[in-house]
Amino acid sequence: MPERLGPPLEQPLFNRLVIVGLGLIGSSLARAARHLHLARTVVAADASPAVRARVAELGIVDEVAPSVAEAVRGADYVILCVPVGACGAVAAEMSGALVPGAIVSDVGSVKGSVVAQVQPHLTSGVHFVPAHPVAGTEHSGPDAGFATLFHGRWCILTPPEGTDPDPVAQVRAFWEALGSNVEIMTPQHHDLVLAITSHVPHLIAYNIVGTAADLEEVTQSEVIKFSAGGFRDFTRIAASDPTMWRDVFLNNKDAVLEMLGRFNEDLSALQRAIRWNDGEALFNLFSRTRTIRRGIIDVGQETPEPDFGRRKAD
Ligand SMILES: NC(=O)c1ccc[n+]([C@@H]2O[C@H](COP(=O)([O-])OP(=O)(O)OC[C@H]3O[C@@H](n4cnc5c(N)ncnc54)[C@H](O)[C@@H]3O)[C@@H](O)[C@H]2O)c1
Ligand SMILES: O=C(O)C(=O)C[C@]1(C(=O)O)C=C[C@@H](O)C=C1
Repeated sequence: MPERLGPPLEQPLFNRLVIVGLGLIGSSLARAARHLHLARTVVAADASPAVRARVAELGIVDEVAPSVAEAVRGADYVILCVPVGACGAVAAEMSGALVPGAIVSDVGSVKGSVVAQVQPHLTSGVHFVPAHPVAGTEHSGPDAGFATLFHGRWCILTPPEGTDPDPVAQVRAFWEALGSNVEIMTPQHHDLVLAITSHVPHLIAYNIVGTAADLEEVTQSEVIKFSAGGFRDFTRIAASDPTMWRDVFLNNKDAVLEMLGRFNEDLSALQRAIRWNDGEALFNLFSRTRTIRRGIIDVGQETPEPDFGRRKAD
């Protein structure tokens, strides 16, 4: 059992929780929800027959439904855990089967585009409370999930203007039960902040690993040979799921391009400092960033390494 999760709730928060997409995030939610008894029944839906079969084999949900529409029938809480580009299609599939009072949420890394894709499909009386757990790994699929993934991490809720406060409070209670710290902001603000703290860093990692691989011939394979240090950290991030990240960049285009513009300006300033031997500029920046890193560790926000050994026992 995951040692950092609390005891199961005596009274579950939901009756029928449906998780659509049982990859890293969806399967982690299923494991944690089952362990903590956050819902009476946990139901899985996934477009991939191989994933559905594997989820049944792992025994991490109560039911594996044959389709999204069948899964959400009678559900009081549905969480979309699919790539952000697929959220509109899933919302269309389930819209006719949702009952008034049901809460729909998601875990997408982009919020503005998900709200725009999902909201038009929701019938009256169905509440939409978008969410983004700022927790993950470079792995994907149902075997990669683990119940403690969200413990001690942020979960950002971005309810559209006019959302009923009760469903927002219920979604907050769900994430708090998983051990997350919940913060509320607008979808637009979320997308700007995450562009610089998550999306651009992934783009930089994809780019540097790609460039190094292209240079491999010139450096005679030294890229691989000497990749034990900083470069190795980039390769971890650059191993992240291609579908997920393609969708992130295509769905948060404006914010990413704006942050990239700023990033390029600052990179040019560093380039100039190196060219003109401006050691003071380099030293000042490196000192500032070292302080920032130490501050992050002090407040306990450093990414914990997932314990894949323990995961199998969840
Ligand atoms: N991986 C991370 O670090 C991380 C962190 C936070 C949030 N997120 C967000 O969580 C979501 C899921 O990411 P993941 O890492 O769990 O991905 P994943 O690739 O591990 O899993 C996605 C699952 O969705 C299923 N799927 C895809 N299209 C579908 C459709 N139309 N209908 C039903 N099922 C469908 C796939 O078969 C797969 O099982 C994404 O929106 C991502 O932005 C990811
Ligand atoms: O630790 C990692 O592997 C991650 O990339 C996790 C990370 C992040 O950028 O922090 C990636 C995307 C998500 O939307 C949230 C979390």
